[in-house]
Amino acid sequence: MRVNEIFFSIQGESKSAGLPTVFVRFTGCNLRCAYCDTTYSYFEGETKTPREVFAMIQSYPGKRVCLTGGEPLIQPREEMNQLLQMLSDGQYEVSIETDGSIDIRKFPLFDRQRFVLDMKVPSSGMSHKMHFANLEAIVPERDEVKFVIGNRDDYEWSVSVIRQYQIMPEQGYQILFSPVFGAIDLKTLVEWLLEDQLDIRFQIQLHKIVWDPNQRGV
Ligand SMILES: C[S@@+](CC[C@H](N)C(=O)[O-])C[C@H]1O[C@@H](n2cnc3c(N)ncnc32)[C@H](O)[C@@H]1O
Ligand SMILES: Nc1nc2[nH]cc(C(=O)O)c2c(=O)[nH]1
Ligand code: SF4
Ligand SMILES: [Mg+2]
Repeated sequence: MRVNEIFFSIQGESKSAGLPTVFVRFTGCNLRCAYCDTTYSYFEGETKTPREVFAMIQSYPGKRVCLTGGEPLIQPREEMNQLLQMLSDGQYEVSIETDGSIDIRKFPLFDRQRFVLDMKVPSSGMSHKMHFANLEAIVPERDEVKFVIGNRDDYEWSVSVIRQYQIMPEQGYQILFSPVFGAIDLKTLVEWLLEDQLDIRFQIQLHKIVWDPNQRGV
């Protein structure tokens, strides 16, 4: 597997936001979102075995891990599944940030493991790459579906995807709407959600408020 960075921080996104977490950022991505804040992970990194990655995770405090990138699910599948097995054996709680283009059914999860599935909206330029069948594979209560929104068009696209695939919060699906950092007035996005009476979690990237938004490793 190729690893760009491993660090200990607070989870800045998702429903675990605010909790201490070890991050493993894998190298390489199959998409090129217009707004991507992690372009440095596309090529830079070192090759490591799943056991080496696991040992590094163990050297940090806590039992919470976020696998991200780049795109974590383009790492060799066998190795990723080995790492997930080791994390499960070690009683870690794991979230996997994935970009919506990879078939998540190829990665059977263990207990305490979940996907945060980012469905790429039109302004990312990557909507056409989405594997919509993932929306039938996600497990309500366990997984989260995230839409990172830059404008009204993105918002309407996201709401229509939720309705079309029946992943309504009322059915136990956990939906997150987050702003593209700096691209949209936060109040505007919140007001759209309230006007439409959607039971969706509004979420901002906490680490970009705590630290310099361009700082790596936080
Ligand atoms: C860097 S990506 C890595 C994982 C995976 N490739 C993905 O896109 O989900 C992690 C998360 O950061 C979000 N992200 C990247 N750039 C962002 C930005 N400028 N503003 C808000 N969120 C951003 C992505 O949408 C994604 O949900
Ligand atoms: N603190 C912090 N929380 C995060 N949650 C998801 C991240 C990511 O880049 O995937 C991230 C990140 O880069 N930093
Ligand atoms: S999929 Fe994730 S890592 Fe890849 S370009 Fe998009 S935001 Fe960046
Ligand atoms: Mg990030």
